[in-house]
Amino acid sequence: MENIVEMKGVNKRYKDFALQDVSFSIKKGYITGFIGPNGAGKSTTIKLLMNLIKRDSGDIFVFGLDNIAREKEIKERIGFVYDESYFYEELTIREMKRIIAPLYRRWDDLAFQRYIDSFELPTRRKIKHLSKGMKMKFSLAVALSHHADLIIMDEPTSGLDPVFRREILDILADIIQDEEKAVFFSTHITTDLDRIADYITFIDRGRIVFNSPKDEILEQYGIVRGAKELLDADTRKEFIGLRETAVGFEGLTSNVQMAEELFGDEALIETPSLEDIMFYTVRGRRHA
Ligand SMILES: Nc1ncnc2c1ncn2[C@@H]1O[C@H](COP(=O)(O)OP(=O)(O)OP(=O)(O)O)[C@@H](O)[C@H]1O
Repeated sequence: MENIVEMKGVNKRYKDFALQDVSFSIKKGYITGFIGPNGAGKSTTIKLLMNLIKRDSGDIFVFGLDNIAREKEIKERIGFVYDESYFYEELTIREMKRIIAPLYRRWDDLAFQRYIDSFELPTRRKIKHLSKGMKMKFSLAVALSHHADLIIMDEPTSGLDPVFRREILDILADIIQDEEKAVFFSTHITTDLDRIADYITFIDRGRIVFNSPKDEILEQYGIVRGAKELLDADTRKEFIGLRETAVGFEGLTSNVQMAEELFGDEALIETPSLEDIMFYTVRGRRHA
């Protein structure tokens, strides 16, 4: 399977925060979701990938090319969509397009027109008068109209209503249909990833927790519920994170087979959601 992006041992230190030894890949033909709690380092990682900030050490390859030495040619092939709009607010969609189009060698005006029509965007409206969802769709239309091979998005669905969010997710799922492109996006809305992501990259406190196929993660991890009596010094060690109530407990394990052997029929073991995995992992690390 081809890696479109490879980050290897990347470090970046700020005064009160450090990305440490960050390594992960983004696979061609798949959607990779990037999750982690507030301040975990998602935006910093994306900025490093886009060479918007300087890394202290490590390597980043995009399309097999060094992301600093070959920045210009790499960026031609990336559609970058992020929260803060980089458009001129006073211009209309049509005027803005005239400025953006010449910046890309592979700009396709027909494709742009198609996306504008299918996203139902008002081309004569000023950017500042577009809703958040419309701006997001416009950014996506731009990214798709220069035939980007990699779409990178920082929280594209935050602040969007469920209808818009679904539409955006459908568009993303469409993008990877031809198996030549890849989508990488950060989000706090893990249910979006339950729905469409193939791979999950999870970061916490500047370190990658995992970068794996979603199905594999959901097979390995389990939510265990049972009576308090089942917990002792040994069984506790099996849990990444635990929540105890007056009568029982709920915990996350990354080894569901082991939990089945350990507890048998005495506990209820279920497949976790990504939110469960994130919640208990972060909680477990905070309490460690
Ligand atoms: N330029 C900077 N100088 C100093 N610290 C910074 C700078 N940029 C980010 N940070 C810090 O780095 C940490 C990670 O920030 P980052 O924006 O990457 O997190 P995030 O995972 O995207 O968070 P969120 O989900 O809240 O958007 C935070 O503690 C933030 O304050």
